[in-house]
Amino acid sequence: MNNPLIIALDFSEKQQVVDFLKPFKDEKLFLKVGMELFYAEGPAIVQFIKEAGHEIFLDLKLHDIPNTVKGGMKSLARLGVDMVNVHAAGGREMMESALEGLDCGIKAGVKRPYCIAVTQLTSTSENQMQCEQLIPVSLQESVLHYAELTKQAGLDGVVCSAQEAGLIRSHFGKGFLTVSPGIRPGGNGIGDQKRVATPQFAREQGVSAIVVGRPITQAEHPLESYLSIKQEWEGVLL
Ligand SMILES: O=C(O)c1cc(=O)[nH]c(=O)n1[C@@H]1O[C@H](COP(=O)(O)O)[C@@H](O)[C@H]1O
Repeated sequence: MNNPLIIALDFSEKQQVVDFLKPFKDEKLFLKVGMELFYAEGPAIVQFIKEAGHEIFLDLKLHDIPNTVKGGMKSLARLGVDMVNVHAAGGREMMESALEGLDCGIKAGVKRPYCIAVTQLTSTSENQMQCEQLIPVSLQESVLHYAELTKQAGLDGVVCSAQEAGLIRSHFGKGFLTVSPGIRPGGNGIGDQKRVATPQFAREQGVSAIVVGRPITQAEHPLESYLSIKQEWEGVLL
């Protein structure tokens, strides 16, 4: 994977995607379709984005019993997306079943999508994790533990904040993907995120891919915002 900047298309209908993409007509993008858009528009939205030539991270964060996740992934594999995810909290057996489902569903000759696992959501603080999930370790230890389970299950990497990415990379090497949302250029507009980082910090930590939603989709000029975040992420001198 070539260190993409993945844009989170957190929209409620296809027309918003069409309008959003208009200024990007010269860009080949990596786009994230999440539950809001997918639940509203179904597999047709994936087809539409693929036909426009973009890569797709289908972010549905599967978390259920192993048999159900296997079946879910079998169906998702047929959509031909580039990346899917699960919650590592579902456990090692569930994650192994996710991979089995993908392998069963994939069309012959097609590359299996990257399958990654969410460790601790970037909207979770250490205090929330300890008090609400009753996990009595530091947030970094919890993320590292989930990353270890994910690795053992044979998945391609994890979703974590850039704040934990360096630690994960030092344990598992750069072949194990770290995909980091919670990206806030200049640290602004944090919203519901708790563990945030700038694109530059993410790059310095060796993050494999950043996921950026509102700083681009809600910007007054989304293309300009995208290009400026991409420059910072890629380390191009501004
Ligand atoms: O799996 C994800 O993509 C994800 C995991 C996580 O821990 N935190 C997180 O924010 N995300 C997603 O990343 C995107 C971040 O969006 P913004 O906060 O608007 O940049 C959203 O679409 C979230 O669903």
